[in-house]
Amino acid sequence: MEGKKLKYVKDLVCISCGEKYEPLPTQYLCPKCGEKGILDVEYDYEKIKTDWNKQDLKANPDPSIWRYLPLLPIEPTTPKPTLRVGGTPLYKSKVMAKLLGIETLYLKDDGLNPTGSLKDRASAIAVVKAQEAGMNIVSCASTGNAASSLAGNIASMGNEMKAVIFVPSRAPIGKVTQLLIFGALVLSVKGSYEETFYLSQEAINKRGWYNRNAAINPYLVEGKKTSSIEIAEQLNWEMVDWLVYSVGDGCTIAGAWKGVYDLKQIGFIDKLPKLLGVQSEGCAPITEAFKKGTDLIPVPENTIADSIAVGKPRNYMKAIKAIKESNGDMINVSDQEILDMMKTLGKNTGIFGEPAGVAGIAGIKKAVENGIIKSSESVAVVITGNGLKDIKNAEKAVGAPLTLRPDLKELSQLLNDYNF
Ligand SMILES: Cc1ncc(COP(=O)(O)O)c(C=O)c1O
Ligand SMILES: N[C@@H](CCOP(=O)(O)O)C(=O)O
Repeated sequence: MEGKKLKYVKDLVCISCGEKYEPLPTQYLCPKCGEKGILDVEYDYEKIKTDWNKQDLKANPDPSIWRYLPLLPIEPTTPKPTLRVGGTPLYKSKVMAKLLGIETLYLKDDGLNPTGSLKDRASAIAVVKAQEAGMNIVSCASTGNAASSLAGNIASMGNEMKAVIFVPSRAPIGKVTQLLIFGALVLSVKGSYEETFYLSQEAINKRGWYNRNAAINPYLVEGKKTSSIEIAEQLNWEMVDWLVYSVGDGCTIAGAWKGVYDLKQIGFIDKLPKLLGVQSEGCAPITEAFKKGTDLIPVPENTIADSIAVGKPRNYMKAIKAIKESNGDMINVSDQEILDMMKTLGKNTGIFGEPAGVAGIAGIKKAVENGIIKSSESVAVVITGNGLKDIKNAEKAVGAPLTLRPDLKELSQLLNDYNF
C-alpha cells in the first residue's frame, strides 16, 4: 500500500529547512537535516472544509479518535486496532479550580485510554501506518507508555503483527508487565532512555521494522493531537484560555498545538489557547532551551516522573515553536510537588494519575502562583497517564494503610484515634 494517495494530506514538510516530501508511511526525518529534520504533515484544509463539518461530526456515533478521520494521515480503509482509543472524559472540577486559585478548570483523564495513557492515540496511528508500509513488526524505545500502547494496539490486531520493545531497565514494573501481557518482545536495556533510544534506532534500521518512535515518525504527533481536538469538541468548540501538558520529548504538546491549529484552519474554533508545558526539575532540557533561547543541551534523567525523563528530547523544536506561537510558557515542578499533586488530585477528584500524568496540573499551581496564569483565565489540563502503572511512586505519595489484627477492640481504638 506504500505510496497510496491520502485524500487530505498534501505533503510532509521539514520544520528545519522547509523541504517537502511525499507522505509515504516510511518517510521519517528529512534526509538533508538529519535529527533536526522533523517532518510535519501538511493538510489540504480547503478540501477538508468542503467535505466535512461539525454536523457530520455530531452525527457520527464513533467516540474514538477515528471520528476525526479527515484530520488524520491515514488511508481510511486500512484495518485499525480494535481497542477504543480516545473519547476520554473531560471533567469540570470546581474543587481543584479553587485549590489552584483559578475560576475554571477542566481535567481530561487520558489515563482512561485502553492501555492507560495518551500514547494510545499515537500508537493506533503507528499500527495503521505500518500496515500501509506493508510491515508487520513495529518497534519503539519507550519509558513504558509508548511501548504498552503499541503492544496493546498490536495485540488487538489478533496475531497479525508483532511489537518489539526497548525499555530502560528503570521502567516501572507495571508498564513492563503490561508489555509482557500484551505479548510483545521486551528488551530491557541496562542504560538511560537515551541509550535505549539509540539502540532501538540501530535495530529498527538494521532489521527493517516499522519505526514507532515519535522522535522520528511524523505521523505519531497526528494521533497525539486528537487530545486537544477532543477537548475542543467537548467544550462545544469554545476553547479555554490555557491548555496544559506535561512535556518529555515534546511531541505531545506539539501535537496539542497541531490539533487546535487544524481546527482553526477548518473554521471549527475561533480562538487558539495558550500552551503551558510542564517539565520536571530533574530533567528539564526543553524548559531550559525555551527560557534561555538557546539550542537544546542534553541533561541527565533524574526524576520520579519516568515518562517525562527524556534527557535528549528530539521534538523540542516543534514543542518550543508551538508554545511560542501560542504565546504560552513553560514551567518546572519538583518531584515533591508531583507527589503532592498525585495525592491532592486523587483525593479531590477520584482521578489517579502517574507522576508524569499529574505534572501538568502541578505546573498550573506554580503558574498561577507566578502570575503566568491569571485567576480569571480558564484552563484545561490533560492527565496523561494512569497512576496504576506506577504503584511504587504512588506509595511514596500516600504511605501505607493502617494495619491491625482482626480484633474489634483494636479496630475501635484505631477509629477513635482517627476521629471516625
Ligand atoms: C504519561 C505521560 N505524560 C507525558 C508524556 C510526555 O509526552 P512527550 O514525551 O511527547 O512530551 C509522556 C510521554 O511518554 C507520558 O507517557
Ligand atoms: N516517554 C515516552 C517516550 C517515547 O514516546 P513517543 O510517543 O514520544 O515515541 C514513552 O511513553 O515511552
